[in-house]
Amino acid sequence: MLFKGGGLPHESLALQEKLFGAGPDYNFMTRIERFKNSLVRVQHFIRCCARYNLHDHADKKWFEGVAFPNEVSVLGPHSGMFIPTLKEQGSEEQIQKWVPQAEKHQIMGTYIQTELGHGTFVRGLETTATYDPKTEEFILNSPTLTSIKWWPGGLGRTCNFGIVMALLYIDGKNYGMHPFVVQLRSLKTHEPLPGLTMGDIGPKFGFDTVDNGYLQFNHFGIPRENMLMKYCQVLKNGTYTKQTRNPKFSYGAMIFVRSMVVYEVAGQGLAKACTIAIRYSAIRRQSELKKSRPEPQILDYQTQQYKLFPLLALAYAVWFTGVRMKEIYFMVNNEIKQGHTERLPELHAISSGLKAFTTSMASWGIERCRLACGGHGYSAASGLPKIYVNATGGCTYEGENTVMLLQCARFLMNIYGGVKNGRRPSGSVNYLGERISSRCTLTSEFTLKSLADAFKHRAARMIKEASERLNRLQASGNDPEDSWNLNSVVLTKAAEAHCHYYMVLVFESVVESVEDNCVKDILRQLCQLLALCGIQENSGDFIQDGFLNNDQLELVKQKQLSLLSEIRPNAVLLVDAFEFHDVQLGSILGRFDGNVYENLFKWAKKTPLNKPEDLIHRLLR
Ligand SMILES: CCCCCCCC/C=C\CCCCCCCCCCCCCC(=O)SCCNC(=O)CCNC(=O)[C@H](O)C(C)(C)COP(=O)(O)OP(=O)(O)OC[C@H]1O[C@@H](n2cnc3c(N)ncnc32)[C@H](O)[C@@H]1OP(=O)(O)O
Ligand SMILES: Cc1cc2nc3c(=O)[nH]c(=O)nc-3n(C[C@H](O)[C@H](O)[C@H](O)COP(=O)(O)OP(=O)(O)OC[C@H]3O[C@@H](n4cnc5c(N)ncnc54)[C@H](O)[C@@H]3O)c2cc1C
Repeated sequence: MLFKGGGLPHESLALQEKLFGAGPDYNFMTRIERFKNSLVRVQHFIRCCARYNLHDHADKKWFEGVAFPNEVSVLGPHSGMFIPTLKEQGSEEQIQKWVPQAEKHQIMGTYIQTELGHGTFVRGLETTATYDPKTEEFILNSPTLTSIKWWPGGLGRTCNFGIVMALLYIDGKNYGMHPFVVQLRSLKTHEPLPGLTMGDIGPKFGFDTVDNGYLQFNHFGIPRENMLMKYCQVLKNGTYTKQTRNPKFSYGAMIFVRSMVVYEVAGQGLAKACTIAIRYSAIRRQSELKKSRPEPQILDYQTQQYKLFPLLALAYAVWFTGVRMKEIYFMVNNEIKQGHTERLPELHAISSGLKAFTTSMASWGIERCRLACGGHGYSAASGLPKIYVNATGGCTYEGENTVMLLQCARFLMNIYGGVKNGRRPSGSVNYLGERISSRCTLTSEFTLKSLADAFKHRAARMIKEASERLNRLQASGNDPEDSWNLNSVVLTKAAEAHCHYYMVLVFESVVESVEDNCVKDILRQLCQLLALCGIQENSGDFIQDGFLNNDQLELVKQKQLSLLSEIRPNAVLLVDAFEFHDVQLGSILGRFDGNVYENLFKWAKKTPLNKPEDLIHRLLR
């Protein structure tokens, strides 16, 4: 059980539910039908949670994977952001007041931060919460067009509560962004409360099952007790107090979701796409390899293996990295709760960097899987379009990827600067304190250690060069901000190199921990392929300073090609090992029983365009 842990019983339970296992085909629905269908599932899911006593987050997640395959429901923002923010930023009293209701779904909430004019630049948000000591209320207001809240999931039609991020003003003084619990809709009529203008923002690239919404405040009053007050308080008379704290604690919800996205979005999305493309490539036969012989499975073409096996290796790598990212999140978050905040900057950097690196890689990888399925990959029956639009959203939400890489780079620059001044780094950046060998130890054996060392060398060199370039830009008269901008492409590449090394290192450590020799050998091959493809695709980075030479690059290429043949016999088993049920894949091409053609034909016959009473039929007659 390399992957599942305790998940299977909950998946089986969910699959027994008729409404989840089989239902109307998502591909034949309009957007409104998709949204309504998702709401029906949400309600059924809530009933199931009560019936099966599902309280634990992890248990619910297994259930959700079946109930909402490859889509985010309105429960995503509720359980992924609303409840965690209440728990992390609320006082004990506030937690007691709202969390039980939220967990029983008596109130449904979302996280309301982004505005029409600003998403990335949180300090540029304009919504105000002005304290009035006479009424002991905060007055929420949207002073400009650009301050209208825009994008929050579930805001459009569903949620009756939200955590609104707004600038706190007391006596004309701006205290910065703070979280406020706001009731949005009547609990009786579900109508928006007076003073609020709200609705859905319209059709999107994907996310049809979520009503991302807008919200405009017109001097809307909320009780003083509704500011989340774990770290900062506003007393009745308007006195502002705060515990000694890092002001970035109010960004905690974002760190949580970024940390989860690596596994939940990038890891799952890419693993599903690989499952579909590799299973289908074992079913599909095309052309001739040898004259007068049966047409081969397309998976036997080396070029097909070259497209898919590196992605399979990447899927395993992202999956393992996602599991590690979750562990780190919970570990550091526990430390923070006990007052030890030293590792917050590292957590912010690694979660930002990995969220960006893995969602970009997964998004690119899912599209490559689609291309590898030829014509049928372009059909919605492949399931790949739905997986893609869901996963690629992860490149933008929760911090746009370039911006997240720059946050990671900022931390790397700080650490590298510290090392220059004699400080010893630790954790994910401890290698920046090591003396990095300039001699490449790669031989035709390609041990995992030597491969990881190559990535370490690349990351350390690129970070060093980015730092030196930054200093040079400043020394030649640019101010620090312009120097940063003029160096930002180099900085994002340094951050990517750091994340790439981290991912290779995680994969290596998983392989080393496996006891079964057979499994270990197969995983070692995948890890080698991941690393060798990384070297080849970024070969410039490895030869630029003479670390790798042409002969070694040739060896890399040879080994990569021989690994394709070595992995081929296990390829289908390696995707079966992810243990996705057909319901979770939502793909005719990726069906477990391989019965692709018969089901494609059945599916096409059901498409609404074939209905005889259709208007089109009348127009064409
Ligand atoms: C055991 C298993 C159990 C499993 C249980 C699992 C439960 C799982 C349940 C749910 C999981 C859900 C996951 C799946 C989700 C899928 C559904 C998703 C649905 C979609 C949701 C999308 C929601 C959103 O998008 S909400 C909006 C998000 N918005 C953003 O992300 C905005 C991005 N911008 C920013 O974050 C910031 O503005 C910024 C970082 C770009 C800049 O901020 P700033 O200007 O204030 O900072 P500076 O650049 O000036 O830096 C100053 C200083 O601060 C440091 N810093 C910045 N941010 C942070 C931070 N967050 N934390 C700590 N420190 C931070 C920065 O590094 C600087 O430090 P210096 O030391 O250099 O000064
Ligand atoms: C599907 C989806 C769901 C969402 N759900 C929610 C939600 O529930 N709640 C919520 O509050 N928000 C939500 N959002 C909003 C989301 O968090 C923001 O869209 C995201 O943070 C990006 O911000 P932006 O739109 O302002 O992008 P922009 O910042 O406008 O990005 C545009 C371009 O500008 C570049 N750029 C911007 N700043 C910099 C910089 N400093 N340096 C270099 N380049 C820069 C970016 O790299 C990008 O190429 C959601 C968005 C999506 C797509």
